[in-house]
Amino acid sequence: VEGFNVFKSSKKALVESVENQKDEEEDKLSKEKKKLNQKLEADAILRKKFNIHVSGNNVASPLKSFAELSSVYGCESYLLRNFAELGFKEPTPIQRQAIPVLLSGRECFACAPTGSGKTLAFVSPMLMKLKHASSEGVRAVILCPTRELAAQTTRECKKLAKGNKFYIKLLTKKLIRSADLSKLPCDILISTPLRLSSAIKKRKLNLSRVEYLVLDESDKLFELGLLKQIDSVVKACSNPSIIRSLFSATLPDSVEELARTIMPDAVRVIIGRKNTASKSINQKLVFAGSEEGKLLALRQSFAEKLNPPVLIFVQSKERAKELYEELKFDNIRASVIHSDLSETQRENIVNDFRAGKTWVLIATDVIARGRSGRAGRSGEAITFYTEDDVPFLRNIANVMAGSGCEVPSWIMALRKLRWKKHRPKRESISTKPNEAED
Ligand SMILES: Nc1ncnc2c1ncn2[C@@H]1O[C@H](COP(=O)(O)OP(=O)(O)OP(=O)(O)O)[C@@H](O)[C@H]1O
Repeated sequence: VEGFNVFKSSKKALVESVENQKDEEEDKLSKEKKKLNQKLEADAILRKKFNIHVSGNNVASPLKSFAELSSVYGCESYLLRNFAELGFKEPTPIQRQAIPVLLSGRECFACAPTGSGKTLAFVSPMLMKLKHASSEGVRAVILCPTRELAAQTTRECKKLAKGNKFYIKLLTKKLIRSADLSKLPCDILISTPLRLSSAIKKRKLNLSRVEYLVLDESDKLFELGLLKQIDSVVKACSNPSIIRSLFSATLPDSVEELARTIMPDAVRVIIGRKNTASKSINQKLVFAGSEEGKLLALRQSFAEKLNPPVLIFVQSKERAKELYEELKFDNIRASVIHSDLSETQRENIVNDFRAGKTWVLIATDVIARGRSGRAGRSGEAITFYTEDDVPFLRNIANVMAGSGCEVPSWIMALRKLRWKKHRPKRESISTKPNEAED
């Protein structure tokens, strides 16, 4: 009987201890669930505050401050020191979300207005993950649509990496010709797709250890018809654990669909709306009777108020040259940049514009990308249009509306056209008699 009693009491004790264990587990589970819900709620509040929209599962929490890079992610002191030296007190919205996503090892489509700090958003996690310089070959690649932007991104990268001896290289024609790239110490390589794909073709580069691939201004990259070159770079970066990301001011559906074929699980991070101009721009539409009327209206607006720096985007390099010929004697310190100029000439023109030696820079849209004075940061954007341009106004209406600009309803009612396919043939801007007619 004692045995049974003992057995019974031990059985009872066993049952009780199993029940207690179950209660404890349930208690632990509900505490964890409560903690997770609190975290999700805090994330949602922070994202709402900074107009951050994410899609994808298990998205990392947005940064509350730069200090979290150290307290949560263990970043080295040189990085926060550089932020402080550069006067960066708080992360911008895109940095708050894209940095944790990339640090968590996820691929990312990041879309934020121009001037919103995307460069720091992709360079910081790269530096944190690479940790220090190594002689193991290229471990990160940044692709930019133009040589100017590649040069500018290289400068930014070096500023952020100061204090840590990373080998950060801009791929120039000279470097491809001169160095045996396979022996060149290089942790982070910055290039245009054309340059990098030609170096790959010449078997001068081994990208099999690349851990990070960033496509900056990806909307432009895909628009420039560089798909073949981009594809060769993506294929050469064969490291299975590579983390790829797209950064740009707009994320057209066509680009996202294409990118998803190689990055199916990428997290999408959008600041504001998908294709939004920066809120800090006042946008205006001005009707001009003809191409010459545009020139008159432009001169008129300069006569009323010339507030340098001024960027003028035109459709082609021919129009850029024509407009420059018209404005160069107008005492407005005009200059022009186009792809017929050498890299040095273009760099000098940009530096003069940034230094305020020239006030008005005429550029085609492709070349102008990468100008830190780009329309995305300017105070006012004026679009001059004629009857022939009316069908295309719908394409910019969304961006204007997104930046808070009043867009007439008749424009919103227009059908959207695919700009590239229908690029309008324009009359010459020039008011000079055509040599052929002389
Ligand atoms: N956290 C920050 N706080 C303040 N300024 C910042 C911060 N991050 C970057 N900047 C500054 O903001 C400016 C724009 O940064 P950046 O060029 O990276 O913008 P972007 O979004 O890449 O623009 P774009 O689309 O034109 O390339 C730069 O002068 C940069 O130094």
